[in-house]
Amino acid sequence: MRVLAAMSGGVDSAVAAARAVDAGHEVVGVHMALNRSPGTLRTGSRGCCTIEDALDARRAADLLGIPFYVWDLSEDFVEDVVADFVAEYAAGRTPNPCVRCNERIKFAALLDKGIALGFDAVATGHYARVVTGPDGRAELHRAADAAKDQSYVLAVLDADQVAHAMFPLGDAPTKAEVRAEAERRGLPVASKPDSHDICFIPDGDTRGFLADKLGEVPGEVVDESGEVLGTHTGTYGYTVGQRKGLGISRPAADGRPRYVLSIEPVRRTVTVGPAERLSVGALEAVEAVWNADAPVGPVEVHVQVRAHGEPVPAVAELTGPADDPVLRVRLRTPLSGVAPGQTVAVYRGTRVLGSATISGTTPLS
Ligand SMILES: Nc1ncnc2c1ncn2[C@@H]1O[C@H](COP(=O)(O)OP(=O)(O)OP(=O)(O)O)[C@@H](O)[C@H]1O
Repeated sequence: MRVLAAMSGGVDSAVAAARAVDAGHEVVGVHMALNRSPGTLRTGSRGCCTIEDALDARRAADLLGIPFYVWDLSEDFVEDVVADFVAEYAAGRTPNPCVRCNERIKFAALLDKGIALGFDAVATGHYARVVTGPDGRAELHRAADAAKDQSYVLAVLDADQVAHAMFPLGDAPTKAEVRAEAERRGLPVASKPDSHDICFIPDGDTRGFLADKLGEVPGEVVDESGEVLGTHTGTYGYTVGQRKGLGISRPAADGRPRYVLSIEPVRRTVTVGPAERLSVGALEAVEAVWNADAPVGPVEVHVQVRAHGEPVPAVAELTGPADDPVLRVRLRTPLSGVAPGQTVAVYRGTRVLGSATISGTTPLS
């Protein structure tokens, strides 16, 4: 197969590219410049897509003896990932930019370009597995290493995208093993630290990043009875379930901590309440994408609502018009702090069936 290896300059994608070469594929490495204004180069050692990252990726490709290119996809990234992130927060929701990036950039813009150039697959350093099912179709499964499993951020891929995806690290027993392999292979990125933050906010200050884009939009922090407990400078600084930095100027009468329960950007209101009000028994989600057959009738599944969250048993059912269905999920185990905008990934065993974007929740109490 002709494989386009997406090389971030990190250790995972370097080992993934190496394994694709070992498997006998014809591999070409590509580093995507994602996070800069076209025509400029950003330096620095943290975050993503600095000139150092591109050079690290190039050094790894050189060592593997594969051709290497840098493709500037920063316009797509800014439009499809960064602008979406800002718009979602402005609308009172909590987006996951890594999910968007996989959907729109790595397995859309990059894959499309690759297919146009005659490639068969995009290989990344994600920890997930593509398995050929009994019907011959490509199935997306969790990684062997549960601690590193990234199937959640890939649950947004459709059947065609999964069929063109390759995850050479999916069977790796642990990340430590992958690092040791990088060392053995003499890959220059073997000791590079893992990335943790949102790549386009390397200092981790999401609120500051959003304030820069959206400016001050002051409003009130209220309790469920509507009593004003404090003020804020933008609802985008809040996420359902958040406890710290609420902007409450006086403690609740019962002295217990308060959490964000809901966000209403039009009224500029953040509503807070006690922990038990965060428990969710059911949720609705829209814009469902299935790489397996879409569920017919109520089906027993497991769902996961955050990248490293626990999967919980649930009954899922698609309802409403066929061209714009709503996925209704009844949770058999309640979840806490589920925010609109988060992705709900739907699993059967280790297999990812699909995902949808949470649009509403039903509290238990
Ligand atoms: N700028 C980029 N150019 C090319 N591929 C990228 C880029 N950023 C991420 N990727 C691909 O997406 C995968 C997952 O990205 P993520 O940001 O989660 O990296 P990671 O798990 O830290 O992996 P790595 O160690 O390879 O950076 C990477 O392994 C790589 O294949």
